Amino acid sequence: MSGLVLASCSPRRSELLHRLGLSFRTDAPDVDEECSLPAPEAVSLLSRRKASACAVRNPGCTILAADTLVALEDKILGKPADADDAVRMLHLLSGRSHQVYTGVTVISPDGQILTGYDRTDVTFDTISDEEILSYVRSGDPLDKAGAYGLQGRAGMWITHISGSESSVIGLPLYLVRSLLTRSGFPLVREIDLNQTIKG
Ligand SMILES: Cc1cn([C@H]2C[C@H](O)[C@@H](COP(=O)(O)OP(=O)(O)OP(=O)(O)O)O2)c(=O)[nH]c1=O
Repeated sequence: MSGLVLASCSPRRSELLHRLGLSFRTDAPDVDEECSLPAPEAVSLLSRRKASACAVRNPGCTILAADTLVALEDKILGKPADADDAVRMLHLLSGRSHQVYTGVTVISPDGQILTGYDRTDVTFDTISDEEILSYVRSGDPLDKAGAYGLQGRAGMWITHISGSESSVIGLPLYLVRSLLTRSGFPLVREIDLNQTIKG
């Protein structure tokens, strides 16, 4: 086997990677996402866990994995457990700034492991109870860290973002470029090749 494998079932991560013009497969192993470390260490460790589990199943491939968490002071917000939890998280985020951490790991075909993380600061306007309930009813927040998707309706609540938008959505593209390049992955050649195949 060879090529690039994205160890993720997130449609947003696939979409972001497609934007680069790369060809890849997805293979998302089930991993334990429980972790009590601070957010930067947690996203790094969890992205490494995902990548390592995927590497075992895809020898000879370059593996890419990521993990995203939201941090608000000393609280870490992953995906909400249910609708009530999503309402609780959105109330916490309303009218305040928080940090989004995304860890990325690349494993090269020879087993070299490279990990990095991005921190992006996001500020929310005050959101009304009516807006929160309507948004949660839409179902959009349930599969997203912090119970919101910047790329969807929640984008209209964001007054300020300092950092990488693609990182908030789940895959910091600048970090993907840097880690893939450092791992020896021929990024430009692969993009050119994919464009040629697509005609
Ligand atoms: C904050 C935020 C998160 N998210 C998403 C990105 C991630 O998909 C998700 C966080 O959960 P993750 O556990 O990082 O990823 P995942 O379970 O969706 O996918 P996989 O583990 O298979 O790679 O939240 C957004 O799409 N938009 C946002 O604005």
